[in-house]
Amino acid sequence: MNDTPTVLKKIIDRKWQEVAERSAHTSIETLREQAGAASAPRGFVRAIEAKIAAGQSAVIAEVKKASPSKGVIREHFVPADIAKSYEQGGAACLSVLTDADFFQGGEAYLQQARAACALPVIRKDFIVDPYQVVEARAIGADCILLIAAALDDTSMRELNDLARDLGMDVLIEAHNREELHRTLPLGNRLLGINNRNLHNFETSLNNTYELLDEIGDEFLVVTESGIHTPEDVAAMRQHGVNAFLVGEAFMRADEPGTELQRLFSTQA
Ligand SMILES: O=C(O)c1ccccc1NCC(=O)[C@H](O)[C@H](O)COP(=O)(O)O
Repeated sequence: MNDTPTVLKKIIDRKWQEVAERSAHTSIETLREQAGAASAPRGFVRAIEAKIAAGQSAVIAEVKKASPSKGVIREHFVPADIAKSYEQGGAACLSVLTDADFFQGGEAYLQQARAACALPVIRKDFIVDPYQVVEARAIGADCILLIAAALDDTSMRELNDLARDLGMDVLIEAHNREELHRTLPLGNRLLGINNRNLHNFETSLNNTYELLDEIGDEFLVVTESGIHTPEDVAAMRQHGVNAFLVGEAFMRADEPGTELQRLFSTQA
């Protein structure tokens, strides 16, 4: 048996430390006050639904400097400029990595990106504790990501409920059938299918296709990771998937919003 901790396990362990360090510095009560004073949520699900209702793909465009699987992806990294470029390119929403240790992200990047445009923003991080949910709203996030692989059922429900109470939307992410069956009973509208296995980084678009027939029409499926070409987009759309979370393909381009238009200009 291989007992080497996977990257996901290392990230989660670090997140528990981060919560302890941050709450020793700033209490959750203080964060709640900041969340109460934060700019109103922008409607993440609403923005996705509006694109789809208009017959377009809904693109959640990611602001990501680096990742564990790819190392540094974008050297010249100015979140405000990237956000404006994505908005001009027709993105529905932004996804901003706030994890510092593994993705070279940060809370300030989310604030800068959100301030530079009118798009709703998801805090892309590894949320394990209510502290991080309140922190997300305090920094202005409109939505949070919850990863089934990182949470037990009780925590997933508790964190989902807290985010909704704070006015945020939630993207719940599953990678396999077991995780999917744990997320469906939450009845959350947005359901992410990650094509990347977060333990070993294997990425296959077939992952979305294979799980789709288990998901009812009441859910809005977002396919995540590994979308690189107009052909990938067309194949997803032929399977009835109209919402996409894309990072690397955009981040490697000089002008991320232009690359977004290139990938998504041909509608199936
Ligand atoms: O991307 C990684 O290396 C990674 C490792 C461990 C946990 C999460 C990881 N990535 C997060 C994501 O799922 C992607 O940032 C997102 O879906 C966009 O994927 P891509 O378009 O392939 O950059």
